[in-house]
Order: sequence, then C-alpha cells, then structure tokens
Amino acid sequence: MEAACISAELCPSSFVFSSPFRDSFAERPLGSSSKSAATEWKLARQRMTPPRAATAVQPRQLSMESIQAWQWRYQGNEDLDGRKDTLRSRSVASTSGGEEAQPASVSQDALEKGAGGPEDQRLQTPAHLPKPLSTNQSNINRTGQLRVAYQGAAGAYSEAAAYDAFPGCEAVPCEQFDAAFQAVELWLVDRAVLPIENSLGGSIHRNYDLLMRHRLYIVGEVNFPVNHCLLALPGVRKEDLKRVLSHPQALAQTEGYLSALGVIREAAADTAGSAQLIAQEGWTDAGAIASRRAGEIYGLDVLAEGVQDEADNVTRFLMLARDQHIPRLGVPYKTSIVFTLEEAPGALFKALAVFSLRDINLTKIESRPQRAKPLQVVQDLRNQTSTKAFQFLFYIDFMASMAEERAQNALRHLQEIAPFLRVLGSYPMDTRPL
Ligand SMILES: O=C(O)C(=O)C[C@]1(C(=O)O)C=C[C@@H](O)C=C1
Repeated sequence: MEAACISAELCPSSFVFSSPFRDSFAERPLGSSSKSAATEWKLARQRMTPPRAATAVQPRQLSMESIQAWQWRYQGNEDLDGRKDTLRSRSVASTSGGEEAQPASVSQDALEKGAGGPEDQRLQTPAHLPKPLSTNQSNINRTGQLRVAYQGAAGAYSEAAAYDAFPGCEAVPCEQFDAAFQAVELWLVDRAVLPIENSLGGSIHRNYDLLMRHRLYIVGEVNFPVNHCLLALPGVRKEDLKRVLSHPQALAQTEGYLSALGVIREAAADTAGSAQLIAQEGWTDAGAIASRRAGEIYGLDVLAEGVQDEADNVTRFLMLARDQHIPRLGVPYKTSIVFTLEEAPGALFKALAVFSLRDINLTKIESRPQRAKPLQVVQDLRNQTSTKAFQFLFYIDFMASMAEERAQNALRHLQEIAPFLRVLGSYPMDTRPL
C-alpha cells in the first residue's frame, strides 16, 4: 500500500524501516471474528501473563548511572575501556542481588543529568548491558527480542500492556514516563508503551505533554482491561488497613471503594511499586491497589479483586517508536494530531469542522496549556479592551488513515487555520473485544 504524506511538514521524517518488528502489531489479528479466539484473547489479557521467558527473571529497576554511560557512549565517546574494570566492579556491587542479568530500568534522573564523560564519577556500566549502539545498528537484544520501555516496576499494568502490544518482547522498566521516551530516543530500546487515557480516570496529561516535547511517533494502540486488586502482607486483614498506596490513576479508579473502606490514600509512582514497597518495608497497616500479578511477584495476598468503581475499566496505551508506521487502507486506523489555533471566536469550531465536513469521526479531544507561551494578549475590538487568554495545544484522535484522501484533505484544510500542526502518528486501531 502507498505511504501517505500530505506535506513535508505534516510528515517531517522520511519513512525509514529499521526494525523487522515495526509491523508486529499490525500483523496481529485485529478485531478477530472468531468467538473462541476473542474469548482466548480476553482471558489471556485479564490474566496479564507475560511470556514464560519474561516471568523467569523479574526485571529490576537499575540505577541511573548505567543510562548515563549509555548516553555518553551513544554520543560518540568510546573511550570507556580504561575504566571498564572499575565501572564493572562498581556496578556489580550496586546490583548485587545474586540474580542473573536483568533488564535495566531507566531512571529519569539519569537521563536528565545528561551525559558525563570518563571523568564523571557517577558513570557505571553494568556488565550485562549490551554493547552501545551506533546509528546503523538496531537495538535488538541478544536473543532477537524487541526491547520495549514502560513506566513502573515489574507487575505494573504498563508491563502487561507492553507484552500485549508486542508479544515475546523484553519489557524494560523505567522510573518515569520521560525516561521511557528518552530510552527510545537514545536507542536503548526499540519501542515504548505508555498509558494515555483511562475509561474512569480520564487523560494521563503528563504523556500528552511528553508527546509534544519529544519527537517519537505513535505506531499503535492497546486497550487494556485493568482489574485492580487490594493487596496486603500475608495475615493482614482489610480491617487492619489504615492506608492504601497506589498510582494516582489507580486511586482515582477505585475512589468509591477506598472511601467506603475509610483508608488514607497515598500516591506512589506506580501500582506495582507500591506493592513492592509494602513488601520491602513490612508495613502491616498498608495495602496496595495493584494487579494480581504484582501480588504474586512481591508476595502479597489478594484481599479483594475487581475493586475498580466500574467493572469496565480500560486503559488505552500508546505504542511509540522512532520511525513512523506507514499507514495503509483496508483496516480501521486512527490518526493522532496536535495543533494550535489563533484566539478568535469560533476558531475551534472551524478546526473541528474540517473533520465533520468529511464525515471523519473523532475519538478524542484534549487541550493542554502551551507551556512555552501560556498567555496571549487578545484585543476585543468591539469593546475596545484587551485581555490575556490562555494558549492551548489541541490533541485530536480521528478515525481515518493518513493513506485516505479525506484525511489528507482534512489536514490540508486544518493547516490553513492552524498556525502549528503536527501528525503524531497514523496507526491501526485496537479493535479487539474488551
Ligand atoms: O501503575 C501502573 O501499574 C501503570 O501501569 C500506570 C497506570 C496509569 O498511569 O494509568 C496504568 C494503568 C492503570 O490505569 C493505572 C496506572
């Protein structure tokens, strides 16, 4: 099928194939018509069972130092050899769990502090990390698995979504969302899978902002059913709990249940991380909202299952890559865009009309503050006044492929109204039954 690119600005980078896995999602049965296959999908996803290879060794979040070394070497500095032994022995000491080599988790701190150099005392290169990549290498690990970054600890829903999106992949935990974006940009991993919205909790605003800040493409989506459990240390009863820890989204999704329980809610970086913390600290007054699998990993009991406020609780995850997915025709597609508008009466109405005129269905609209330019002076000529208006970025998902003429025409039309327009990706819709 022909690739569609309506203008160089809308599709800024050329279509480059760098990984044999780029179409792995598209090749999966989308919206399988067989009832038994559909039921099997559903059950497998609800169990959230990663491939056997992934359960054998639990990934652990490693230190920021390994990433600094990666980043520094990736930028073309190759003179680490003289320090290799020191670095290696230090890293062994810092990861002395006695286990086998584990996937590195990427910390935001590591990425933000930037590359050091041989003089940088923080540099460490864990011995098990594969060789740094050059731009003409693909970052496929030694066993040929695709490496997929996600935010959180092992047992997080994001990890399960990563396995769901890329069956057989190696899921790489990251401390923050930003770290997952950067891990892809730095070629430490091939893809990232990140939550963008939840049917109960709404949008994950942080990831909208990061989509704009980074230059990755959306190459697919996964709608993942989230079935929350209340977890606690063995022997602890519901009545013993004074507080419950979890990711803010998970706390929002179980708001009614936790209010009835009368516990204090404490926000944590991710659901599985809170289960891990309770196990590590031996807290008998605290419970965690997390997956059943997180309970199994960290040795916590399931006190209650399905504690989300509505039985249908679905989180939509985006699959991100360095290269665009080439849009096709013949299967359901979504396209995600972000644009700005000049402050004027009816500006948003006109922008949305470009889709309705062509019978294109919108599935999502989100507005976020334009952080670089949050305010704009607006003259009201009729009343001879001027005020300051908030400036927004509008994110829209619509149901069409960029290979379709109507989508190309809609965006050409939008470009006439919008001072800034970027296509974040055109990708196959997840039409599997939930
Ligand atoms: O903490 C986790 O387990 C996550 O994967 C994060 C996250 C989110 O950010 O929305 C993902 C799915 C659920 O909606 C709850 C939390």
